[in-house]
Amino acid sequence: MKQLVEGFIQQLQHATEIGEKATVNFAPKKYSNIVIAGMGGSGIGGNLIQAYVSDKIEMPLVVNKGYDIPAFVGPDTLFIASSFSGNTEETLSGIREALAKGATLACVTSGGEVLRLSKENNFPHIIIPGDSEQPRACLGYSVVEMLYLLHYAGVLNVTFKTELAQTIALLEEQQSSMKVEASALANAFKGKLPILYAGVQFEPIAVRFQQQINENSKQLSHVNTFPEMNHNEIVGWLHPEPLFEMITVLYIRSAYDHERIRLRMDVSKKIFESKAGKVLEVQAQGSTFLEQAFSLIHIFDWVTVYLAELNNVSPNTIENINYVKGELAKV
Ligand SMILES: O=P(O)(O)OC[C@H]1O[C@H](O)[C@H](O)[C@@H](O)[C@@H]1O
Repeated sequence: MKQLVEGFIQQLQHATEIGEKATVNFAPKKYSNIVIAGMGGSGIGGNLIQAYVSDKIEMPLVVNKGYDIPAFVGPDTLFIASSFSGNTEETLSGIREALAKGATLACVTSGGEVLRLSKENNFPHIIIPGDSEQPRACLGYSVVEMLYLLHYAGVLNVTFKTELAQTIALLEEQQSSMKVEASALANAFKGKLPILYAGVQFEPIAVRFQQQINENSKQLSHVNTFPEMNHNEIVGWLHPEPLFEMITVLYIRSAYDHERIRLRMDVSKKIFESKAGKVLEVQAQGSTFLEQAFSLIHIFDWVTVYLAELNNVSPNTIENINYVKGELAKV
């Protein structure tokens, strides 16, 4: 996993090359809505795309993380499936339902049943390398190829390409400072319950961090967003008292946060400081959304690899997921 995190910049470069070279042909069409289907490390890519395009495209985009797809899916839907392995049962179920409803499909995958269905039903695919066997370490591939698919489908303009190039340059610049910051955060999370708070637009980045803490570091973590948490969770900061000392709160801040969100975060911080063991902050670097998102994702990936070392666990294994999949396969 460490090598895969180390290779993240190369992954973004390679993903861009794959996207540029892909031969993807969509029949010209005006879509009414977009659905992205995917689970886990692939599904979170859908949430990132959703946050990224929210001020860029005018139709609704929904991320589907289950077996059934929304009733609105039909011939005017662009349905993008993202599955690293191509064999995730929820994503496959969504593809079959979308095919039955006459949607326009496309997919990002390294192979498996998703690729087979794409060939059989003649819908576009972009193939990503499957040799790492670690879906969550391939987020760069899935996000970049989905951006290209949206572009080839005529719903996203080319500015994402400039932003990707800027992102790669920023990550190169930050390579060593990032590891120092990540190591300090890992130490602050060791033996603690990390509670991650972000502005709503950066929810996917906070959730991705939580998922990586879970899968790589084998540790629990919790996420919430501003302003929503100001309307419920903040009241819960009274019990259970013995837990508070074990909590490290991390504020994930971005220049994209609405000014009222910034104010809410400042005001609320006093409450957490009076209760939690520690309250820390990270500030997203870079000017564009993709720069900010990917530089945070990259530093957080490093945190989870370092935290795995501190927890004395392998970041590669996912025993509990394999157990559940094994039991499901018997039925
Ligand atoms: O990208 P996929 O192959 O569809 O996998 C989606 C998810 O499936 C499994 O649960 C894996 O263990 C996760 O790490 C992965 O993110």
